[in-house]
Amino acid sequence: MTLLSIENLSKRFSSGGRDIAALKDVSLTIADGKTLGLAGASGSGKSTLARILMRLIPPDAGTVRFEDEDWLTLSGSDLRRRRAKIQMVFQDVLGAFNPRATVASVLDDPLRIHAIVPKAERPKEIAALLDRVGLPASYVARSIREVSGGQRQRIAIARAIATRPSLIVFDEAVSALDVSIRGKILELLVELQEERGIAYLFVSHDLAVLRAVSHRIAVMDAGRLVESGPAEQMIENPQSQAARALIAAVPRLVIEPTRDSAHDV
Ligand SMILES: Nc1ncnc2c1ncn2[C@@H]1O[C@H](COP(=O)(O)OP(=O)(O)OP(=O)(O)O)[C@@H](O)[C@H]1O
Repeated sequence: MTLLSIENLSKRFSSGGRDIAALKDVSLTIADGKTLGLAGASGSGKSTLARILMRLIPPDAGTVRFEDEDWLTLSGSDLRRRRAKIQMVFQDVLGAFNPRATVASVLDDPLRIHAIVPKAERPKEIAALLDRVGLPASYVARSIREVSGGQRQRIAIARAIATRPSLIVFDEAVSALDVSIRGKILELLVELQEERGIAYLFVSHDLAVLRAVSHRIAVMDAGRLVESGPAEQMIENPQSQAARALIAAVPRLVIEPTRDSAHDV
């Protein structure tokens, strides 16, 4: 079943007297419980697409259907009610959260705002969320700046799953992490998806990362979607120059196992 369907999305920016077409007529779909990897060089329009989906900026043209609703025209209480269903994890978690906030308050906010569980049950829910992302319950008292980059990313994941979303958008969410920590976080994300049926839009310039998590991969180049298909097929038989350039940037890509072969999905 299609969870999200983007049609003919376009967005221009003007900056310093220049007119930039950040997105040109982009269409794509994401299936329930599956991962679409969105690849592309810096400036190709990936973050613009993610920001439009999160309703942070409006597009100039195009439509987004999410869970059979016209997502971009939802407003007021309808939008507030539905917002919980799409969550986002950024690269820069420290920038996204107040660094002095405690882990408890970072996780309590979404539970309270979206009334996920009754107030009396929130501490138990927070402990369960921390446990699910591999952190001890004692972390509730720490501030965001006191925890390591990998732990912070686990907290961001706990916060994202707190509202029981059907889609999580990851924007370069593991790019800043060391390779070994990155691998563990990607494993956690694959597990969470299989357990909870959450769909992912995984934005990255790194095809090795996308290969580990994606069922399908779409490639952007200068605002256009130039290629999309099953992850394995895209990597073994790229059709576009943009895809070939991304593959050439990851020398070990062709011999590493894919999600499809490793998890049989
Ligand atoms: N607020 C803005 N004002 C002006 N130009 C912008 C703005 N946001 C994005 N752009 C431009 O739009 C184009 C697409 O940017 P976008 O950030 O979507 O690309 P990206 O693929 O996510 O790149 P990166 O991987 O570097 O984040 C770029 O040329 C960028 O400079």
